[in-house]
Amino acid sequence: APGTGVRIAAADKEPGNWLAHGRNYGEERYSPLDQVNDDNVDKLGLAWNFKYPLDRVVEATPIVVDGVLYTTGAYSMVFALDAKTGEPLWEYDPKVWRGYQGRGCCDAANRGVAVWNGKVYLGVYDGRLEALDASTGELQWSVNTLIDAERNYTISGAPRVVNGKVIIGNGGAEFGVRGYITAYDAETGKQAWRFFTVPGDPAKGDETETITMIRKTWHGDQYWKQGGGGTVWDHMAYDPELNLLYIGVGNGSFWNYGLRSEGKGDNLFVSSIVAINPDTGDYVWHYQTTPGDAWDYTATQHIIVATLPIDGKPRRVVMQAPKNGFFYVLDAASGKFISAGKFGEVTWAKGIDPETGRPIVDREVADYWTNNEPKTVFPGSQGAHNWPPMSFNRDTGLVYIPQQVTMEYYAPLESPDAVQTGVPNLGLEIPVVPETLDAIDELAQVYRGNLVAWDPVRQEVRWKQPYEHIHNSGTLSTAGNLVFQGTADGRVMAYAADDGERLWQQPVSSGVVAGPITYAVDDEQYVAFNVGWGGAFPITFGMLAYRAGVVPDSRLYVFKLGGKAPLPPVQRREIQPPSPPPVTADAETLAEGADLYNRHCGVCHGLSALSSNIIPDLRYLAPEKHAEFLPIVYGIRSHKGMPPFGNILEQDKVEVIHQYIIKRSHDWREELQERSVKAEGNN
Ligand SMILES: O=C(O)c1cc(C(=O)O)c2c(n1)C(=O)C(=O)c1cc(C(=O)O)[nH]c1-2
Ligand SMILES: [Ca+2]
Repeated sequence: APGTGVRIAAADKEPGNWLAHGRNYGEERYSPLDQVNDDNVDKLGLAWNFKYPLDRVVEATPIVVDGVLYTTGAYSMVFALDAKTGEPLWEYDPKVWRGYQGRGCCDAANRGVAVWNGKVYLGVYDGRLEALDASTGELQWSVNTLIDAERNYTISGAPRVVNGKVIIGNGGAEFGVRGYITAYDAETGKQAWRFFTVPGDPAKGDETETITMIRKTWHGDQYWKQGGGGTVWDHMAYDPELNLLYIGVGNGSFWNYGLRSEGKGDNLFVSSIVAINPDTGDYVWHYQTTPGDAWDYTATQHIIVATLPIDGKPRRVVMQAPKNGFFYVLDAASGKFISAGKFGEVTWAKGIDPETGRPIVDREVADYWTNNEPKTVFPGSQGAHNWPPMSFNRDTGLVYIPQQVTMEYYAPLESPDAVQTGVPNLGLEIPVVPETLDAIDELAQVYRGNLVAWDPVRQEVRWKQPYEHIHNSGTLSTAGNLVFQGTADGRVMAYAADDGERLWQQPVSSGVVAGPITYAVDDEQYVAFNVGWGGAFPITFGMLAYRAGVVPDSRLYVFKLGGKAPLPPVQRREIQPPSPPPVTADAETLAEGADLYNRHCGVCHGLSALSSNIIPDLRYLAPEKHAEFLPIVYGIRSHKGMPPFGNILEQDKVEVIHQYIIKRSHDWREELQERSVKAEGNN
């Protein structure tokens, strides 16, 4: 039987399947199916839904092979379902220790599996790569992909399988790690090659000539002590004709370029697209979107390899809309810069020099390291586009980008902190977020999302649809002249691909972030949305994310024309004033509590104790949880995901944090009550 790889390379011959992460190797996320189209999409009804065992983050793009759908939920759990009926066939839980979440930047997310030749491949949150039997879910092999157990590595990305090798990267650059990807033999799990994206400890020698080449772009000794970053935590794509694997490389460790590399050098391959020979792991070319990145402007975002008419001739290109706000078109064979255009709000650079392909950085606006002065920059670390995948429609020639407006206040530390288990280490102050409802309302005017239909040839917007919130889902485009997208505020939608008219909308209870897919079984077309609010923005930036009003309710919704299955009831979060115990600490202690809280708790429970309640909103702790606060912080609920902080926080510090949370609960209660009094006064 032919390997699925042969089938992926010819994906258009079987439009009913969704064989690979981005449907084909070029990751276009375009489906030739057109049974559902701009004439009838309003007849979509629910075919079935699958409820995940945990109401937590769902970022997976499902894979569909011959009537079986494979998807993942939080903590890398895998589910095989009958694609026609939703009937569960098997499930696999890699039993990630839930407390490992404390070592990740961005929730216990997983973006899906790869399927190849009868096996399902899974990147596990704690660093394992596993192969399962596709028909039973039984474990075939498991390898530990991590080079250093002391460092905070996690895996959120989907593996890719190319020429019989499974390829996986990892995350952790917010903590201080060295980025790399590894290829393993798909049958046996034996390691084939490893590609490091940044140089390591010079005393240990350079692994390859490529490392010697890139080391010249780094300065001082902090970078390798920190790890340098450059994690490949999300997208990869492949071109079978050119036999090139394209990987998206992330930000540096530290973010602070002054501390990381003395403010000098490009710091290759940070924030770059790198083309690699997938058989050998050898470097072929690179293009760096943000040289010397200082703002977490990762180039890990979706990479599409497709053919575009450039100067009237078809040309194989690589497209990316990384966090930094510019849309890039590069030559797929050589990496040569073709063009770029601003698809979002950008202040860090004035443009891209068309000769060199390098950004013209606005130092006045964006350089915070040279004089150690804080700067507010657009976009912020959430990016003008984050990991939710875009899609390329071959008929309209447009790319549909889940775009967003974000900004950040980058306040440098003058000297570096040491690497510590479970503590982010950016070389920056913890971000200051607005604490009052009025200030949050004001900030929310800035943080807006858009579905942008982008013309990649002319590098301009063709149409856009605005959203009130950011962190909306990936997109899918089809030959039925449709674009599908879900939203942060709990809707799944369809638009006309050519002019952006909204054609269909269905509310759901939770926020939607994953990329939707479409497939067919027995000549009937299905459209599937993975729904489950979570990821970096919803948990860390709870002060904005709570406004989306959604609740934790993780499900896979599958629609078809005339589907009659009952829709799960749609719920929304109702904000009630909490009833906290009294504050006993003085103002100075509370200020210390704010700092400790933001450093150790804010990443998951929300900065400044403002939470969207995906991970418990601590302002609403029940009396029995207040009574057990210390044991909880020390690990009695680590099986539920609350990491143990016994080695990190002394008892008196825990009490200081507890007091701060109680104080924030009172603040919130008072503000909500003031607002409701005002609202009544207006009636
Ligand atoms: O630098 C890294 O290693 C790394 C890893 C991850 C991740 O693994 O999910 C994210 C990020 N960075 C990141 O910067 C980011 O904005 C982000 C958002 C998300 C998410 O799942 O919502 N993950 C990540
Ligand atoms: Ca990052």
